[in-house]
Amino acid sequence: MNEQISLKYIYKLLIRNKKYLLIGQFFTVIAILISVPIPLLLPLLVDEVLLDKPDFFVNNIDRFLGSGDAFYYVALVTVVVIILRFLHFIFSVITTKIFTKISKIVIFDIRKRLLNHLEKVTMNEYESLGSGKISANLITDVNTLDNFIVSIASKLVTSVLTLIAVAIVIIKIDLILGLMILLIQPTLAIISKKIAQKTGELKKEENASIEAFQSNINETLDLFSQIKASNKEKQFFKESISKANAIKIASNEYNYKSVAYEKFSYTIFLFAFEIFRATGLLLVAYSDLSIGLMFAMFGYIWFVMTPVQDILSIQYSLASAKAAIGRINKVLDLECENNGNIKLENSQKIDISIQNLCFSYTKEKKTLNNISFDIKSGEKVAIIGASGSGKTTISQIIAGFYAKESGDILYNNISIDNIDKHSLRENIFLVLQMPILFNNTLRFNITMGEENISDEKIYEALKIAQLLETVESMPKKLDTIVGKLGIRLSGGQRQRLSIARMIIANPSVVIFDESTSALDVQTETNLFNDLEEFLKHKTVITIAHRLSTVKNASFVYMLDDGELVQSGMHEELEKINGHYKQFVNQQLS
Ligand SMILES: Nc1ncnc2c1ncn2[C@@H]1O[C@H](COP(=O)(O)OP(=O)(O)OP(=O)(O)O)[C@@H](O)[C@H]1O
Repeated sequence: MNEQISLKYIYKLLIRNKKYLLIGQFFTVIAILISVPIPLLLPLLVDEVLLDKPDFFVNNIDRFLGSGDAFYYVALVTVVVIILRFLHFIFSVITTKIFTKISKIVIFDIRKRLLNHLEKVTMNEYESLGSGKISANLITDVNTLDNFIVSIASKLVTSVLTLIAVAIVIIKIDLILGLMILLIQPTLAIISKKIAQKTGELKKEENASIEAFQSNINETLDLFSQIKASNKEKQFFKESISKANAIKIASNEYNYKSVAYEKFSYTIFLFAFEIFRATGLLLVAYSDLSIGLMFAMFGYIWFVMTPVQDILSIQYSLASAKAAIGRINKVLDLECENNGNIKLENSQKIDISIQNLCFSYTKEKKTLNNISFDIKSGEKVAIIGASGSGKTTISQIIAGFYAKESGDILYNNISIDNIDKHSLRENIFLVLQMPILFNNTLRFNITMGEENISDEKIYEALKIAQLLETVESMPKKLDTIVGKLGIRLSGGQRQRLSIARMIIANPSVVIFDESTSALDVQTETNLFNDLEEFLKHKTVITIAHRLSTVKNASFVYMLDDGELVQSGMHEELEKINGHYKQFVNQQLS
Protein backbone atom coordinates (compact mmCIF):
# COMPACT_ATOMS: atom_id res chain seq x y z
CA MET A 1 0.00 0.00 0.00
CA ASN A 2 1.24 3.43 -0.93
CA GLU A 3 2.15 5.58 2.07
CA GLN A 4 -0.19 8.54 2.04
CA ILE A 5 0.98 12.11 2.40
CA SER A 6 0.22 13.39 5.90
CA LEU A 7 1.57 15.99 8.31
CA LYS A 8 3.60 13.18 9.89
CA TYR A 9 5.01 12.24 6.50
CA ILE A 10 5.99 15.86 5.83
CA TYR A 11 7.61 15.99 9.26
CA LYS A 12 9.58 12.83 8.41
CA LEU A 13 10.80 14.44 5.18
CA LEU A 14 11.75 17.61 7.06
CA ILE A 15 13.65 15.67 9.70
CA ARG A 16 15.74 14.04 6.97
CA ASN A 17 17.34 17.48 6.66
CA LYS A 18 18.03 17.62 10.39
CA LYS A 19 21.48 19.18 10.02
CA TYR A 20 20.19 22.10 7.95
CA LEU A 21 17.17 22.51 10.22
CA LEU A 22 19.41 22.84 13.26
CA ILE A 23 21.73 25.30 11.54
CA GLY A 24 18.68 27.29 10.42
CA GLN A 25 17.25 27.40 13.94
CA PHE A 26 20.64 28.45 15.33
CA PHE A 27 20.77 31.45 13.00
CA THR A 28 17.13 32.16 13.84
CA VAL A 29 17.95 32.48 17.54
CA ILE A 30 20.86 34.81 16.76
CA ALA A 31 18.61 36.94 14.54
CA ILE A 32 16.04 37.16 17.36
CA LEU A 33 18.63 38.08 19.96
CA ILE A 34 19.83 40.85 17.69
CA SER A 35 16.40 42.23 16.85
CA VAL A 36 14.56 42.16 20.18
CA PRO A 37 16.55 44.97 21.92
CA ILE A 38 16.37 47.30 18.89
CA PRO A 39 13.12 49.13 19.84
CA LEU A 40 14.59 49.80 23.25
CA LEU A 41 17.84 51.53 22.33
CA LEU A 42 17.01 54.96 20.96
CA PRO A 43 13.98 55.60 23.20
CA LEU A 44 16.17 55.04 26.26
CA LEU A 45 18.25 58.03 25.20
CA VAL A 46 15.16 60.18 25.84
CA ASP A 47 15.64 59.54 29.56
CA GLU A 48 19.41 59.33 29.68
CA VAL A 49 20.31 62.19 27.33
CA LEU A 50 17.32 64.48 26.75
CA LEU A 51 16.01 64.35 30.32
CA ASP A 52 19.55 64.22 31.62
CA LYS A 53 19.27 61.07 33.75
CA PRO A 54 22.41 59.15 32.77
CA ASP A 55 22.07 55.44 33.32
CA PHE A 56 23.25 52.19 31.70
CA PHE A 57 23.98 53.52 28.19
CA VAL A 58 25.47 56.88 28.95
CA ASN A 59 27.54 55.47 31.85
CA ASN A 60 28.96 52.66 29.75
CA ILE A 61 29.62 54.91 26.75
CA ASP A 62 31.42 57.34 29.03
CA ARG A 63 33.46 54.55 30.58
CA PHE A 64 34.53 52.81 27.35
CA LEU A 65 34.41 55.47 24.63
CA GLY A 66 34.53 58.74 26.46
CA SER A 67 31.83 61.32 27.11
CA GLY A 68 30.33 63.87 24.76
CA ASP A 69 27.25 65.98 23.99
CA ALA A 70 23.71 64.86 23.03
CA PHE A 71 24.62 64.62 19.35
CA TYR A 72 27.52 62.30 20.25
CA TYR A 73 25.31 59.85 22.22
CA VAL A 74 22.42 59.89 19.75
CA ALA A 75 24.73 59.40 16.76
CA LEU A 76 26.57 56.55 18.47
CA VAL A 77 23.43 54.64 19.43
CA THR A 78 21.92 55.28 15.99
CA VAL A 79 24.97 53.71 14.37
CA VAL A 80 24.67 50.71 16.72
CA VAL A 81 20.96 50.36 15.86
CA ILE A 82 21.70 50.51 12.14
CA ILE A 83 24.46 47.89 12.50
CA LEU A 84 22.10 45.63 14.49
CA ARG A 85 19.39 46.04 11.87
CA PHE A 86 21.86 45.18 9.13
CA LEU A 87 23.07 42.08 11.01
CA HIS A 88 19.46 41.08 11.57
CA PHE A 89 18.86 41.41 7.84
CA ILE A 90 21.91 39.23 7.06
CA PHE A 91 20.89 36.49 9.50
CA SER A 92 17.29 36.58 8.29
CA VAL A 93 18.48 36.10 4.71
CA ILE A 94 20.65 33.16 5.79
CA THR A 95 17.77 31.48 7.66
CA THR A 96 15.34 32.14 4.79
CA LYS A 97 17.84 30.60 2.39
CA ILE A 98 18.25 27.49 4.55
CA PHE A 99 14.54 26.97 5.21
CA THR A 100 13.54 27.66 1.63
CA LYS A 101 16.06 25.09 0.46
CA ILE A 102 14.69 22.49 2.88
CA SER A 103 11.10 23.14 1.82
CA LYS A 104 12.01 22.89 -1.87
CA ILE A 105 13.73 19.54 -1.21
CA VAL A 106 10.62 18.26 0.59
CA ILE A 107 8.29 19.56 -2.12
CA PHE A 108 10.44 18.06 -4.85
CA ASP A 109 10.26 14.70 -3.01
CA ILE A 110 6.47 14.89 -2.89
CA ARG A 111 6.17 15.93 -6.55
CA LYS A 112 8.59 13.20 -7.62
CA ARG A 113 6.59 10.63 -5.66
CA LEU A 114 3.39 11.75 -7.37
CA LEU A 115 5.00 11.62 -10.80
CA ASN A 116 6.56 8.21 -10.14
CA HIS A 117 3.15 6.97 -9.09
CA LEU A 118 1.33 8.52 -12.04
CA GLU A 119 3.74 6.85 -14.44
CA LYS A 120 2.42 3.50 -13.28
CA VAL A 121 -1.33 4.07 -12.90
CA THR A 122 -3.73 2.24 -15.15
CA MET A 123 -5.62 4.14 -17.84
CA ASN A 124 -8.96 3.34 -16.17
CA GLU A 125 -7.78 4.89 -12.92
CA TYR A 126 -6.20 7.88 -14.67
CA GLU A 127 -9.47 8.60 -16.46
CA SER A 128 -11.37 8.47 -13.16
CA LEU A 129 -9.63 11.71 -12.11
CA GLY A 130 -8.80 13.25 -15.47
CA SER A 131 -5.84 15.37 -16.53
CA GLY A 132 -7.32 18.67 -15.25
CA LYS A 133 -7.61 17.54 -11.66
CA ILE A 134 -4.29 15.73 -11.67
CA SER A 135 -2.39 18.72 -13.01
CA ALA A 136 -4.13 20.95 -10.44
CA ASN A 137 -2.93 18.53 -7.74
CA LEU A 138 0.59 18.59 -9.08
CA ILE A 139 0.77 22.35 -9.39
CA THR A 140 -1.65 24.22 -7.13
CA ASP A 141 -1.97 21.74 -4.27
CA VAL A 142 1.73 21.00 -4.10
CA ASN A 143 2.39 24.77 -4.10
CA THR A 144 -0.01 25.13 -1.17
CA LEU A 145 2.04 22.54 0.69
CA ASP A 146 5.18 24.42 -0.30
CA ASN A 147 3.88 27.62 1.33
CA PHE A 148 2.87 25.68 4.41
CA ILE A 149 6.26 24.01 4.76
CA VAL A 150 8.12 27.32 4.34
CA SER A 151 5.81 28.76 7.02
CA ILE A 152 6.33 26.02 9.56
CA ALA A 153 10.03 25.57 8.89
CA SER A 154 10.96 29.23 9.05
CA LYS A 155 8.16 31.28 10.58
CA LEU A 156 6.79 29.06 13.35
CA VAL A 157 9.93 28.78 15.49
CA THR A 158 11.04 32.34 14.70
CA SER A 159 7.67 33.83 15.60
CA VAL A 160 7.18 31.83 18.78
CA LEU A 161 10.70 32.54 20.04
CA THR A 162 10.43 36.23 19.12
CA LEU A 163 7.14 36.54 20.97
CA ILE A 164 8.53 34.82 24.06
CA ALA A 165 11.62 37.06 24.07
CA VAL A 166 9.58 40.23 23.52
CA ALA A 167 7.01 39.19 26.14
CA ILE A 168 9.76 38.84 28.73
CA VAL A 169 11.21 42.26 27.87
CA ILE A 170 7.93 44.19 27.73
CA ILE A 171 6.43 42.65 30.85
CA LYS A 172 9.64 43.43 32.65
CA ILE A 173 9.44 47.06 31.47
CA ASP A 174 5.79 47.48 32.44
CA LEU A 175 3.23 44.80 33.29
CA ILE A 176 0.12 46.72 32.18
CA LEU A 177 1.48 47.99 28.86
CA GLY A 178 3.15 44.62 28.24
CA LEU A 179 -0.10 42.71 28.71
CA MET A 180 -1.92 45.25 26.55
CA ILE A 181 0.51 44.64 23.70
CA LEU A 182 0.17 40.88 24.06
CA LEU A 183 -3.61 41.19 23.98
CA ILE A 184 -4.13 43.95 21.41
CA GLN A 185 -2.02 42.52 18.61
CA PRO A 186 -3.50 39.00 18.49
CA THR A 187 -7.05 40.38 18.76
CA LEU A 188 -6.42 42.81 15.92
CA ALA A 189 -4.72 40.13 13.87
CA ILE A 190 -7.76 37.85 14.25
CA ILE A 191 -10.12 40.68 13.26
CA SER A 192 -8.06 41.53 10.20
CA LYS A 193 -7.86 37.85 9.20
CA LYS A 194 -11.65 37.59 9.39
CA ILE A 195 -11.91 40.71 7.27
CA ALA A 196 -9.39 39.27 4.82
CA GLN A 197 -11.56 36.16 4.56
CA LYS A 198 -14.53 38.30 3.59
CA THR A 199 -12.42 40.10 0.99
CA GLY A 200 -11.20 36.70 -0.19
CA GLU A 201 -14.78 35.60 -0.82
CA LEU A 202 -15.43 38.70 -2.89
CA LYS A 203 -12.19 38.12 -4.78
CA LYS A 204 -13.30 34.54 -5.48
CA GLU A 205 -16.55 35.82 -6.92
CA GLU A 206 -14.64 38.25 -9.10
CA ASN A 207 -12.30 35.47 -10.26
CA ALA A 208 -15.22 33.16 -10.99
CA SER A 209 -16.86 35.81 -13.16
CA ILE A 210 -13.56 36.39 -15.00
CA GLU A 211 -13.11 32.64 -15.54
CA ALA A 212 -16.66 32.27 -16.83
CA PHE A 213 -16.09 35.13 -19.26
CA GLN A 214 -12.75 33.70 -20.34
CA SER A 215 -14.05 30.21 -21.06
CA ASN A 216 -17.08 31.65 -22.85
CA ILE A 217 -15.05 33.99 -25.06
CA ASN A 218 -12.43 31.30 -25.75
CA GLU A 219 -15.07 28.89 -26.95
CA THR A 220 -16.86 31.58 -28.96
CA LEU A 221 -13.63 32.59 -30.68
CA ASP A 222 -12.48 29.00 -31.22
CA LEU A 223 -15.79 28.16 -32.87
CA PHE A 224 -16.14 31.52 -34.61
CA SER A 225 -16.49 30.03 -38.09
CA GLN A 226 -19.03 27.48 -36.88
CA ILE A 227 -21.05 30.22 -35.16
CA LYS A 228 -20.95 32.40 -38.28
CA ALA A 229 -21.97 29.46 -40.43
CA SER A 230 -25.01 28.91 -38.20
CA ASN A 231 -25.78 32.65 -38.27
CA LYS A 232 -25.76 32.77 -34.48
CA GLU A 233 -23.20 35.54 -33.83
CA LYS A 234 -25.75 37.79 -32.12
CA GLN A 235 -26.83 35.09 -29.67
CA PHE A 236 -23.28 34.02 -28.75
CA PHE A 237 -21.91 37.55 -28.37
CA LYS A 238 -24.94 38.53 -26.31
CA GLU A 239 -24.00 35.74 -23.92
CA SER A 240 -20.38 37.02 -23.83
CA ILE A 241 -21.62 40.54 -23.07
CA SER A 242 -23.72 39.25 -20.18
CA LYS A 243 -20.62 37.48 -18.79
CA ALA A 244 -18.65 40.74 -19.15
CA ASN A 245 -21.42 42.50 -17.24
CA ALA A 246 -21.07 39.92 -14.43
CA ILE A 247 -17.38 40.90 -14.17
CA LYS A 248 -18.40 44.56 -13.88
CA ILE A 249 -20.69 43.81 -10.93
CA ALA A 250 -18.37 41.41 -9.09
CA SER A 251 -15.31 43.58 -9.67
CA ASN A 252 -17.05 46.69 -8.41
CA GLU A 253 -18.11 44.89 -5.21
CA TYR A 254 -14.61 43.56 -4.61
CA ASN A 255 -12.74 46.75 -5.36
CA TYR A 256 -14.65 49.15 -3.14
CA LYS A 257 -15.43 46.72 -0.33
CA SER A 258 -11.85 45.46 -0.09
CA VAL A 259 -10.57 49.01 0.33
CA ALA A 260 -13.33 49.73 2.88
CA TYR A 261 -12.52 46.58 4.86
CA GLU A 262 -8.82 47.38 4.81
CA LYS A 263 -9.40 50.90 6.04
CA PHE A 264 -11.80 49.61 8.69
CA SER A 265 -9.25 47.18 10.09
CA TYR A 266 -6.54 49.87 10.08
CA THR A 267 -8.87 52.30 11.86
CA ILE A 268 -9.59 49.74 14.58
CA PHE A 269 -5.85 49.33 15.00
CA LEU A 270 -5.47 53.09 15.33
CA PHE A 271 -8.25 53.18 17.98
CA ALA A 272 -6.43 50.51 19.98
CA PHE A 273 -3.14 52.30 19.46
CA GLU A 274 -4.53 55.58 20.76
CA ILE A 275 -5.89 53.85 23.87
CA PHE A 276 -2.51 52.21 24.32
CA ARG A 277 -0.77 55.58 23.95
CA ALA A 278 -3.12 57.21 26.46
CA THR A 279 -2.45 54.37 28.91
CA GLY A 280 1.28 54.91 28.40
CA LEU A 281 0.95 58.64 29.14
CA LEU A 282 -1.12 57.94 32.26
CA LEU A 283 1.40 55.40 33.47
CA VAL A 284 4.17 57.96 33.04
CA ALA A 285 2.06 60.48 34.96
CA TYR A 286 0.92 58.18 37.75
CA SER A 287 3.63 55.49 38.07
CA ASP A 288 7.37 55.24 37.76
CA LEU A 289 7.38 54.41 34.01
CA SER A 290 9.87 56.69 32.30
CA ILE A 291 9.11 58.60 29.09
CA GLY A 292 11.89 56.73 27.28
CA LEU A 293 10.46 53.33 28.23
CA MET A 294 7.03 54.53 27.17
CA PHE A 295 8.41 55.30 23.71
CA ALA A 296 10.12 51.90 23.69
CA MET A 297 6.75 50.25 24.38
CA PHE A 298 5.23 52.19 21.44
CA GLY A 299 7.95 50.57 19.34
CA TYR A 300 7.20 47.08 20.64
CA ILE A 301 3.53 47.25 19.73
CA TRP A 302 4.63 47.51 16.08
CA PHE A 303 7.40 44.99 16.60
CA VAL A 304 5.11 42.10 17.65
CA MET A 305 2.79 42.64 14.70
CA THR A 306 4.79 40.44 12.32
CA PRO A 307 5.28 37.37 14.57
CA VAL A 308 1.63 37.45 15.67
CA GLN A 309 0.43 37.61 12.05
CA ASP A 310 2.86 34.88 11.06
CA ILE A 311 1.57 32.53 13.75
CA LEU A 312 -2.01 33.16 12.65
CA SER A 313 -1.16 32.68 9.02
CA ILE A 314 0.38 29.30 9.88
CA GLN A 315 -2.97 28.29 11.32
CA TYR A 316 -4.69 29.25 8.05
CA SER A 317 -2.07 27.65 5.86
CA LEU A 318 -2.40 24.50 7.99
CA ALA A 319 -6.09 24.34 7.07
CA SER A 320 -5.37 24.78 3.37
CA ALA A 321 -2.45 22.34 3.57
CA LYS A 322 -4.74 19.68 5.07
CA ALA A 323 -7.22 20.17 2.23
CA ALA A 324 -4.41 20.03 -0.34
CA ILE A 325 -3.04 16.83 1.26
CA GLY A 326 -6.51 15.24 0.91
CA ARG A 327 -6.59 16.04 -2.80
CA ILE A 328 -2.99 14.94 -3.37
CA ASN A 329 -3.73 11.60 -1.72
CA LYS A 330 -6.48 11.03 -4.28
CA VAL A 331 -3.71 10.83 -6.89
CA LEU A 332 -1.72 8.41 -4.72
CA ASP A 333 -4.87 6.32 -4.27
CA LEU A 334 -5.07 5.67 -8.01
CA GLU A 335 -4.29 2.02 -8.58
CA CYS A 336 -1.06 1.11 -10.34
CA GLU A 337 -0.71 -1.18 -13.27
CA ASN A 338 -0.27 -4.76 -12.29
CA ASN A 339 3.26 -5.08 -13.61
CA GLY A 340 4.79 -8.54 -13.94
CA ASN A 341 8.47 -9.47 -14.01
CA ILE A 342 8.60 -11.41 -17.25
CA LYS A 343 9.95 -9.36 -20.11
CA LEU A 344 8.93 -10.05 -23.69
CA GLU A 345 12.10 -9.97 -25.74
CA ASN A 346 12.05 -7.20 -28.30
CA SER A 347 10.88 -8.23 -31.78
CA GLN A 348 10.27 -11.83 -30.86
CA LYS A 349 7.42 -13.83 -32.34
CA ILE A 350 4.32 -13.38 -30.24
CA ASP A 351 1.27 -15.64 -30.15
CA ILE A 352 -1.69 -13.95 -28.55
CA SER A 353 -4.48 -15.88 -26.86
CA ILE A 354 -7.53 -14.04 -25.54
CA GLN A 355 -9.46 -16.15 -23.07
CA ASN A 356 -12.92 -15.31 -21.69
CA LEU A 357 -12.03 -11.64 -21.58
CA CYS A 358 -14.46 -9.32 -19.79
CA PHE A 359 -14.06 -5.58 -19.30
CA SER A 360 -16.18 -2.60 -18.24
CA TYR A 361 -15.39 1.09 -18.07
CA THR A 362 -18.25 1.62 -15.66
CA LYS A 363 -20.21 -0.59 -13.28
CA GLU A 364 -23.42 -0.10 -15.23
CA LYS A 365 -22.40 -1.72 -18.50
CA LYS A 366 -20.14 -4.55 -19.65
CA THR A 367 -18.09 -3.30 -22.59
CA LEU A 368 -16.54 -6.66 -23.48
CA ASN A 369 -18.24 -9.89 -22.54
CA ASN A 370 -16.51 -13.24 -22.45
CA ILE A 371 -14.40 -12.87 -25.58
CA SER A 372 -12.03 -15.64 -26.64
CA PHE A 373 -9.85 -15.98 -29.75
CA ASP A 374 -6.25 -16.67 -30.71
CA ILE A 375 -3.94 -14.73 -32.99
CA LYS A 376 -0.84 -16.60 -34.05
CA SER A 377 2.41 -14.78 -34.67
CA GLY A 378 2.55 -13.32 -38.18
CA GLU A 379 -1.22 -13.56 -38.75
CA LYS A 380 -3.14 -10.70 -40.33
CA VAL A 381 -6.56 -10.40 -38.74
CA ALA A 382 -9.35 -7.86 -38.78
CA ILE A 383 -11.73 -6.90 -36.01
CA ILE A 384 -14.91 -5.37 -37.29
CA GLY A 385 -18.23 -4.40 -35.83
CA ALA A 386 -20.63 -1.52 -35.44
CA SER A 387 -19.60 1.72 -33.78
CA GLY A 388 -19.42 1.23 -30.02
CA SER A 389 -19.17 -2.57 -30.24
CA GLY A 390 -15.84 -2.60 -28.34
CA LYS A 391 -13.18 -2.83 -31.08
CA THR A 392 -10.99 -0.02 -29.75
CA THR A 393 -11.42 -1.26 -26.22
CA ILE A 394 -10.18 -4.75 -27.04
CA SER A 395 -7.21 -3.37 -28.95
CA GLN A 396 -6.28 -1.16 -26.02
CA ILE A 397 -6.48 -4.10 -23.64
CA ILE A 398 -4.29 -6.19 -25.95
CA ALA A 399 -1.76 -3.32 -25.99
CA GLY A 400 -1.84 -3.24 -22.18
CA PHE A 401 -3.42 0.23 -21.77
CA TYR A 402 -6.43 -0.91 -19.79
CA ALA A 403 -6.45 -3.63 -17.17
CA LYS A 404 -8.80 -6.53 -17.91
CA GLU A 405 -11.58 -7.24 -15.49
CA SER A 406 -11.61 -11.03 -15.75
CA GLY A 407 -10.43 -13.72 -18.12
CA ASP A 408 -6.92 -13.57 -19.43
CA ILE A 409 -4.69 -12.60 -22.34
CA LEU A 410 -1.67 -14.78 -22.93
CA TYR A 411 1.38 -13.69 -24.91
CA ASN A 412 3.44 -16.77 -25.79
CA ASN A 413 1.48 -18.54 -23.04
CA ILE A 414 2.39 -15.96 -20.40
CA SER A 415 -0.50 -14.19 -18.70
CA ILE A 416 -0.65 -10.41 -19.12
CA ASP A 417 -0.54 -10.19 -15.32
CA ASN A 418 3.00 -11.59 -15.27
CA ILE A 419 4.37 -9.54 -18.13
CA ASP A 420 6.38 -6.38 -17.74
CA LYS A 421 4.09 -3.80 -19.37
CA HIS A 422 6.96 -1.74 -20.72
CA SER A 423 8.26 -4.73 -22.67
CA LEU A 424 4.71 -5.51 -23.81
CA ARG A 425 4.22 -2.07 -25.29
CA GLU A 426 7.63 -2.23 -26.88
CA ASN A 427 6.38 -5.25 -28.85
CA ILE A 428 2.84 -4.14 -29.54
CA PHE A 429 2.21 -0.81 -31.25
CA LEU A 430 -1.25 0.65 -31.36
CA VAL A 431 -1.72 3.08 -34.24
CA LEU A 432 -4.61 5.30 -33.19
CA GLN A 433 -7.32 6.83 -35.31
CA MET A 434 -6.72 10.28 -33.89
CA PRO A 435 -3.06 10.40 -32.98
CA ILE A 436 -2.26 13.14 -30.54
CA LEU A 437 0.92 14.98 -31.34
CA PHE A 438 3.29 17.00 -29.20
CA ASN A 439 3.69 20.69 -29.97
CA ASN A 440 7.18 19.98 -31.18
CA THR A 441 9.00 19.17 -34.42
CA LEU A 442 8.00 16.46 -36.87
CA ARG A 443 11.24 14.70 -35.95
CA PHE A 444 10.36 14.67 -32.24
CA ASN A 445 6.87 13.37 -32.97
CA ILE A 446 8.13 10.57 -35.16
CA THR A 447 10.93 9.45 -32.87
CA MET A 448 9.10 10.33 -29.64
CA GLY A 449 12.15 12.22 -28.51
CA GLU A 450 14.64 9.41 -29.04
CA GLU A 451 17.83 11.04 -30.23
CA ASN A 452 19.85 8.29 -31.84
CA ILE A 453 17.58 7.78 -34.83
CA SER A 454 19.11 9.06 -38.06
CA ASP A 455 17.25 11.38 -40.44
CA GLU A 456 17.81 8.76 -43.10
CA LYS A 457 15.80 6.24 -41.13
CA ILE A 458 13.07 8.82 -40.50
CA TYR A 459 12.84 9.67 -44.22
CA GLU A 460 12.62 5.96 -45.04
CA ALA A 461 9.70 5.62 -42.61
CA LEU A 462 8.05 8.73 -44.07
CA LYS A 463 8.35 7.29 -47.55
CA ILE A 464 6.52 4.10 -46.56
CA ALA A 465 3.95 6.18 -44.63
CA GLN A 466 3.25 8.23 -47.83
CA LEU A 467 4.38 11.39 -46.12
CA LEU A 468 7.75 12.01 -47.75
CA GLU A 469 6.60 14.55 -50.33
CA THR A 470 4.58 16.49 -47.79
CA VAL A 471 7.52 16.79 -45.40
CA GLU A 472 9.98 17.62 -48.15
CA SER A 473 7.76 20.45 -49.32
CA MET A 474 7.80 22.03 -45.86
CA PRO A 475 10.40 24.84 -45.54
CA LYS A 476 11.82 23.46 -42.30
CA LYS A 477 11.27 19.79 -43.21
CA LEU A 478 11.73 17.59 -40.13
CA ASP A 479 12.21 20.66 -37.96
CA THR A 480 8.68 21.90 -38.70
CA ILE A 481 6.70 22.48 -35.52
CA VAL A 482 3.32 20.73 -35.72
CA GLY A 483 1.41 23.03 -33.33
CA LYS A 484 -0.64 22.16 -30.27
CA LEU A 485 -1.95 18.59 -30.62
CA GLY A 486 -0.69 18.64 -34.22
CA ILE A 487 -3.15 21.36 -35.29
CA ARG A 488 -0.99 22.39 -38.27
CA LEU A 489 -1.31 18.97 -39.88
CA SER A 490 -4.40 17.56 -41.52
CA GLY A 491 -6.14 14.52 -40.00
CA GLY A 492 -4.72 12.27 -42.72
CA GLN A 493 -1.21 13.68 -42.26
CA ARG A 494 -1.41 13.03 -38.54
CA GLN A 495 -2.48 9.45 -39.19
CA ARG A 496 0.40 8.90 -41.61
CA LEU A 497 2.82 10.47 -39.14
CA SER A 498 1.62 8.00 -36.54
CA ILE A 499 2.29 5.17 -38.99
CA ALA A 500 5.82 6.53 -39.52
CA ARG A 501 6.19 6.51 -35.73
CA MET A 502 5.16 2.85 -35.73
CA ILE A 503 7.68 2.01 -38.48
CA ILE A 504 10.47 3.58 -36.43
CA ALA A 505 9.34 1.68 -33.32
CA ASN A 506 9.42 -1.58 -35.32
CA PRO A 507 7.17 -3.70 -33.08
CA SER A 508 6.28 -7.37 -33.57
CA VAL A 509 2.55 -6.75 -33.36
CA VAL A 510 0.85 -3.79 -35.04
CA ILE A 511 -2.72 -2.81 -34.29
CA PHE A 512 -4.26 -0.37 -36.75
CA ASP A 513 -7.30 1.14 -35.06
CA GLU A 514 -9.06 3.00 -37.86
CA SER A 515 -5.60 4.39 -38.49
CA THR A 516 -6.20 5.19 -42.15
CA SER A 517 -9.79 6.38 -41.91
CA ALA A 518 -8.87 9.91 -43.00
CA LEU A 519 -7.01 8.78 -46.12
CA ASP A 520 -8.53 8.52 -49.56
CA VAL A 521 -8.79 4.99 -50.92
CA GLN A 522 -5.89 5.51 -53.36
CA THR A 523 -3.45 6.77 -50.69
CA GLU A 524 -4.60 3.98 -48.38
CA THR A 525 -3.93 1.38 -51.08
CA ASN A 526 -0.47 2.86 -51.79
CA LEU A 527 0.27 2.90 -48.08
CA PHE A 528 -0.61 -0.74 -47.51
CA ASN A 529 1.28 -1.75 -50.68
CA ASP A 530 4.40 0.00 -49.39
CA LEU A 531 3.86 -1.40 -45.90
CA GLU A 532 3.52 -4.96 -47.15
CA GLU A 533 7.19 -5.83 -46.94
CA PHE A 534 7.56 -4.16 -43.54
CA LEU A 535 4.55 -5.99 -42.13
CA LYS A 536 5.33 -9.31 -43.80
CA HIS A 537 6.42 -11.20 -40.68
CA LYS A 538 4.57 -9.11 -38.16
CA THR A 539 1.24 -9.83 -36.55
CA VAL A 540 -1.26 -7.28 -37.81
CA ILE A 541 -4.63 -6.56 -36.23
CA THR A 542 -6.70 -4.15 -38.28
CA ILE A 543 -9.80 -2.43 -36.96
CA ALA A 544 -11.79 -0.63 -39.59
CA HIS A 545 -15.22 0.27 -40.84
CA ARG A 546 -14.24 0.16 -44.50
CA LEU A 547 -14.28 -3.19 -46.27
CA SER A 548 -11.36 -2.00 -48.42
CA THR A 549 -9.20 -1.59 -45.31
CA VAL A 550 -9.82 -5.04 -43.88
CA LYS A 551 -9.93 -7.06 -47.09
CA ASN A 552 -6.23 -7.98 -46.81
CA ALA A 553 -6.78 -9.69 -43.47
CA SER A 554 -6.81 -13.46 -43.64
CA PHE A 555 -9.18 -13.85 -40.69
CA VAL A 556 -12.03 -11.73 -39.43
CA TYR A 557 -13.49 -11.33 -35.93
CA MET A 558 -16.86 -9.67 -35.73
CA LEU A 559 -17.94 -7.92 -32.54
CA ASP A 560 -21.45 -6.87 -31.65
CA ASP A 561 -22.27 -5.03 -28.45
CA GLY A 562 -19.15 -6.31 -26.69
CA GLU A 563 -19.55 -9.93 -27.78
CA LEU A 564 -17.72 -11.95 -30.40
CA VAL A 565 -20.53 -12.95 -32.76
CA GLN A 566 -18.71 -14.32 -35.79
CA SER A 567 -15.22 -15.28 -36.88
CA GLY A 568 -13.73 -16.83 -39.98
CA MET A 569 -12.26 -16.06 -43.38
CA HIS A 570 -13.93 -13.49 -45.64
CA GLU A 571 -14.95 -16.10 -48.17
CA GLU A 572 -16.58 -18.33 -45.54
CA LEU A 573 -18.36 -15.55 -43.73
CA GLU A 574 -19.71 -14.03 -46.92
CA LYS A 575 -21.70 -17.14 -47.54
CA ILE A 576 -23.37 -17.32 -44.13
CA ASN A 577 -26.33 -15.16 -43.26
CA GLY A 578 -25.13 -13.14 -40.31
CA HIS A 579 -23.47 -9.99 -39.08
CA TYR A 580 -20.57 -10.17 -41.53
CA LYS A 581 -22.78 -10.59 -44.58
CA GLN A 582 -24.85 -7.69 -43.40
CA PHE A 583 -21.65 -5.60 -43.01
CA VAL A 584 -20.53 -6.44 -46.56
CA ASN A 585 -23.95 -5.75 -48.04
CA GLN A 586 -24.10 -2.41 -46.27
CA GLN A 587 -20.69 -1.47 -47.69
CA LEU A 588 -21.65 -2.53 -51.20
CA SER A 589 -24.92 -0.67 -51.13
N1 LIG B 1 -12.79 5.86 -21.84
C1 LIG B 1 -14.04 5.42 -21.81
N2 LIG B 1 -14.78 5.54 -20.71
C2 LIG B 1 -16.07 5.08 -20.65
N3 LIG B 1 -16.67 4.46 -21.67
C3 LIG B 1 -15.99 4.30 -22.80
C4 LIG B 1 -14.65 4.77 -22.95
N4 LIG B 1 -14.22 4.46 -24.19
C5 LIG B 1 -15.24 3.83 -24.80
N5 LIG B 1 -16.30 3.73 -23.97
C6 LIG B 1 -17.58 3.07 -24.27
O1 LIG B 1 -17.29 1.69 -24.52
C7 LIG B 1 -18.04 1.20 -25.62
C8 LIG B 1 -17.09 0.61 -26.67
O2 LIG B 1 -16.31 1.64 -27.19
P1 LIG B 1 -15.18 1.38 -28.28
O3 LIG B 1 -14.48 2.67 -28.50
O4 LIG B 1 -14.36 0.23 -27.87
O5 LIG B 1 -16.05 1.00 -29.54
P2 LIG B 1 -15.62 0.87 -31.04
O6 LIG B 1 -16.23 -0.40 -31.52
O7 LIG B 1 -14.15 1.01 -31.19
O8 LIG B 1 -16.35 2.11 -31.67
P3 LIG B 1 -15.96 3.01 -32.96
O9 LIG B 1 -16.06 2.12 -34.14
O10 LIG B 1 -17.00 4.08 -32.97
O11 LIG B 1 -14.60 3.53 -32.72
C9 LIG B 1 -18.85 2.38 -26.13
O12 LIG B 1 -20.16 2.24 -25.61
C10 LIG B 1 -18.18 3.60 -25.55
O13 LIG B 1 -19.12 4.61 -25.26
